[in-house]
Amino acid sequence: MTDPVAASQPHHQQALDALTGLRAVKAHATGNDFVMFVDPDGQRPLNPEQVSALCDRHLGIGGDGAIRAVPADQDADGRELLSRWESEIADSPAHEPGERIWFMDYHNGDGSIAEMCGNGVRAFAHLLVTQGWVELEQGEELLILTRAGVRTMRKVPEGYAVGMGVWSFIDPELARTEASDALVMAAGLEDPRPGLSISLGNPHTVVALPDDRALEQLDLAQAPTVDPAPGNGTNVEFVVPSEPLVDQGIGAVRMRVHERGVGETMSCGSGACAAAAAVRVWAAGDGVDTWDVGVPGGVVRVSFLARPDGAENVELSGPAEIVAHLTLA
Ligand SMILES: N[C@@H](CCC[C@H](N)C(=O)O)C(=O)O
Repeated sequence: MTDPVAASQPHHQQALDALTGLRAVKAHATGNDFVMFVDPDGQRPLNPEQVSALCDRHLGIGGDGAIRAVPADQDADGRELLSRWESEIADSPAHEPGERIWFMDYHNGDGSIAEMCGNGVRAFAHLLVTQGWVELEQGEELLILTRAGVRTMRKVPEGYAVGMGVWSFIDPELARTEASDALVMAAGLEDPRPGLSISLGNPHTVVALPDDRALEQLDLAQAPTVDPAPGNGTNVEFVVPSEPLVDQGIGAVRMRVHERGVGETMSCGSGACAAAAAVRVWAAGDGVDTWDVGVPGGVVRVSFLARPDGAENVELSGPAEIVAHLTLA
């Protein structure tokens, strides 16, 4: 029988050889880590083998995902997204006519593509700002194109705040008051628990646990099972209540996450937004609009803003750091 590890090594090396000379950074946002690079002329599209080789923690650089920053008009997917979101871009106060729009070409560590990454998009903005590709003063907004649509970014004291758009139930038939639409089982749970499936452009299923002990007992080395599973798979967030900042009206939860296409990660920004949205549904509109979500890699803040049509915009804020500049050998 073929040894899968031995068999994968030449394959990984071949994939990395094709990237020789690539200048990249290793970045993280609350411990959700990425291999990132700027591709100003759209000459370095990534294939799934290259992504999984780059993200391999032993044979590559290591990361939960890989992110390529490319001007949208220099990339086939970027051009398709530019035309799909044309009117939203034109109407955005964050965009000047003729200004370059950057596309976040996000890949999960296993080589699959995801629509959105809330931590990644903060790291993405930080890369563009620190390398001088964009200027972003406090108070200004930067428009970024993602596979989930147009997102706006601001610099804030704790790092960056990104407008994540509107959250929605994955099942459009689900009423605002319904507590669950799936059963979730994971190692460390005694019985399957109800989960609520929420979209932030990418899919999430959020599960409430009774206490910290239950959260700590989970073994997320294996993917949880979700029944019924959303068609394209799902990220699964487990949440428990945490100490709120009562005087400031800020709610708090702790969360662990198993990410689609990655495994357990130290943080998931879109997952934190989904977790806070689910908790608000379960709390039946108790009026708390801002939530601190504690993850193994730190804390991110999630805020909800009601829109005239009854939907809610979500903003995610938190830090982003670049830890190394490197050139692929
Ligand atoms: N870590 C991300 C989410 C990345 C994508 C996810 N694994 C998916 O497949 O949807 C975040 O911070 O949002």
